[in-house]
Amino acid sequence: MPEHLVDPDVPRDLHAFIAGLPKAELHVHHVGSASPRIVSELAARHPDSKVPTDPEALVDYFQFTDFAHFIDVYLSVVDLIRTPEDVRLLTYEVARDMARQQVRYAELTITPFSSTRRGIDEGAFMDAIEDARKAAEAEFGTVLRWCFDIPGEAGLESAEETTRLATDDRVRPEGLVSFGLGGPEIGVGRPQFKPYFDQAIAAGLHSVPHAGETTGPQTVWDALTHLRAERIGHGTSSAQDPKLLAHLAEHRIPLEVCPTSNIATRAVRTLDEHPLKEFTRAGVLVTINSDDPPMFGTDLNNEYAVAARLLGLDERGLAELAKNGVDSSFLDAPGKARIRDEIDTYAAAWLSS
Ligand SMILES: O=C(O)c1cccc(C(=O)CC[C@H]2O[C@@H](n3cnc4c(=O)[nH]cnc43)[C@H](O)[C@@H]2O)c1
Ligand SMILES: [Zn+2]
Repeated sequence: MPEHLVDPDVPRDLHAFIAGLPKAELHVHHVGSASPRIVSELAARHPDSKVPTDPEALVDYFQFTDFAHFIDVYLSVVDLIRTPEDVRLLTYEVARDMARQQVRYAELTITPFSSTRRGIDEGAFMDAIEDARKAAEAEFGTVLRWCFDIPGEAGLESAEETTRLATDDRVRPEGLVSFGLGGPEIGVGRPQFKPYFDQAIAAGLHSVPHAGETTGPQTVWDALTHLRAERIGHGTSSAQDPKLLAHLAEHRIPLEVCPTSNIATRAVRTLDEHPLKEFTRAGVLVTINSDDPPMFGTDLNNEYAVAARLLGLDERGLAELAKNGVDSSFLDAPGKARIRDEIDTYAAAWLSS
C-alpha cells in the first residue's frame, strides 16, 4: 500500500485486513480511474495537451479548487483518450488495479458520449470496453459491469445520445447494467432527464444517478421521484433532511458514499464533518467507493480505512460494509452469494489466526 495512504489513526493490522478483504465497488468512473502512469503515458503521446507528462507533477495537477475545477481537469484527461486502443488499455489497466485491491466485482461508470463526440467510433468503443472486460475477468478474476452516464451539463443532446447508445440492441454492450447522470448538479435539474431514464429503465437498465453531491437534499428527492433511482451516487446532502434519511432507510435505497472524493472536490470541508456516521445512525444502507481514485489521491482500500475510522469499525464491521457493497450491486443472486461467502471465509480465517 502506498505510504501516504496509511492512516495513522487506523491500526496497521486493520489496513492489512482491508487489503485482503474481497470487495465490490459500485461508484467509480472510467476515465477518473486512470493511473498516473497511464495518464502520463497518454499525455506524452499527445503533447498538445495541458496534462503533465510527469507522474509527480500530476499530484499538483490533481488538486482542485472546487467541483467546477475538478470537471475541467477531468475533461482534460478525457481529451487524451483518442483511439479505441486507448479505451481498451485504460479499461484493462483499471481492472488490474482493482484486482490488486481484491475487488471481485465493479460497476464502472462510463461516459460514452464524451468519447463518441470526440470522434471515437461507437462500435469500436463498445468493442474496446467489452474486450477489456472479458480479458479482465479471464486474467484477473474481476467481474466488470458498466453504468453509462449522461454528462448532464453537456445538455439534452448528450442525454439523447447516451440513451441511444444504452438502449439500441445493435450497439449496447453486453456488460451494461445501469444508467446514470453525472457532472455538475448546479443548474442541471434532475427532472428534465425523466424521459431518458424512463427509456433506459424500460430497456432493463437500473437507475443510478448522482444526486446531492454538490446540491441540497431536494436533488436526491428529484432523483428518487423523477428518475426512479435505485441507488444514489453520493447523496451527501441527504444528511440535511431527516425525512429523506428515513425514506432512504425504509426503502433500502443505498447511498454510494465516496468520502475522500467529497473532500477533494470541496463538497465537504473535512473528513470529520463527513455525514457517513449520520447515514448509518439513521439506518441508511451505505456502500463505500472511490469515485476517481488517482485524481483524489486515494484507492478503494483507503476509502474502507477512512470508513473504519469514521464509523469506529473493527474487522467484523468492515466485513459487513463489504457485504453492503455486494448486496447493493446488480450482480445476480449466485454471484452475490459467492462473494459474500468469500468475505465470510476471509474474515473468519483472519479472526481465528
Ligand atoms: O464530454 C464533454 O464534452 C462534456 C461537456 C460538458 C460537460 C461534461 C461533463 O460534465 C462531464 C462530467 C464527467 O464527470 C464525471 N465524473 C467523475 N467524477 C464525478 C463526480 O464525482 N461527480 C459527478 N461527475 C463525475 C462524469 O461521469 C462525467 O463523465 C462533459
Ligand atoms: Zn461519481
